[in-house]
Amino acid sequence: MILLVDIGNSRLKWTQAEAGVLKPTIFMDYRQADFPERLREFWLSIPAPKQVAMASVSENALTILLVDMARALWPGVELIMPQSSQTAFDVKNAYTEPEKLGVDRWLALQAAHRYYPGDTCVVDCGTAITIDFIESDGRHLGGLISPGLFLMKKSLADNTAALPFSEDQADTSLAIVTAAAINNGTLLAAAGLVEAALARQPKAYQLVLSGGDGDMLARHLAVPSIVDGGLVFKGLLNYCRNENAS
Ligand SMILES: Nc1ncnc2c1ncn2[C@@H]1O[C@H](COP(=O)(O)OP(=O)(O)O)[C@@H](O)[C@H]1O
Ligand SMILES: CC(C)(COP(=O)(O)O)[C@@H](O)C(=O)NCCC(=O)O
Ligand SMILES: [K+]
Repeated sequence: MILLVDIGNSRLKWTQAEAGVLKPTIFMDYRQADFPERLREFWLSIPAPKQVAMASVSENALTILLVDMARALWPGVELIMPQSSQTAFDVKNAYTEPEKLGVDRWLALQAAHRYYPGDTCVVDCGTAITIDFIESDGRHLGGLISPGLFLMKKSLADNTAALPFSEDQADTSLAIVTAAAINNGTLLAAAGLVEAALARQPKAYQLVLSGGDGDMLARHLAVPSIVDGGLVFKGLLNYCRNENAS
């Protein structure tokens, strides 16, 4: 078994890979006081992994906590922590400083190139919305970063006197009450961003969505998309030896 860990700016996601097949993802809020305790209990209940592969765009302290926990639970376990680089698995990073591209974006691009071959636009709708374009030959063209839906709504609530934070259902219609106006406006901002990014390219790209708001965004886009919440995990698996071994 290989333990795969994706540490975003909002949540920790982890899963187990057996013979290359991913189990359901466990999502955890790492800001909860009892998070280390709960994670340790979870990890005590699973078979000892041969390898632990981690991707983190969050604080170092959290990564260190997880590395220490894995080492304490499974002494001698092999830890794999990929970093963004110029090229990997036939994907060429477009960034002028390749190591500065978020490793979650880098791994998602590698997974997209492998599992969704062709000209592809990869959108991760998490804390931030990231949009990356990759050509069928593995050439990354670059990307875009915007606040995610939660951050858009939070910044309105935090910086205005009259606007509340609301988590009601959103759609892209015109609203007649404040909460819906915020929910729908921010959802349309995200949908419009993705649609505009695609429309401004000189040719068509297939769209692959991931992240906590990926499903919701997919339902409100005017263009077809594939939702795959496991892109970072699939990218991590590339870096693991004996990917197919149990
Ligand atoms: N149960 C949930 N808990 C937290 N965020 C959620 C949940 N369901 C949907 N979301 C949305 O998903 C976003 C986080 O997505 P995620 O992919 O986990 O982010 P990150 O990779 O940045 O940690 C939040 O900003 C929020 O809008
Ligand atoms: C853009 C991000 C904050 C997205 O993180 P996430 O929303 O997945 O938590 C992360 O990929 C990151 O820190 N990137 C480094 C800067 C860059 O990619 O240009
Ligand atoms: K993201």
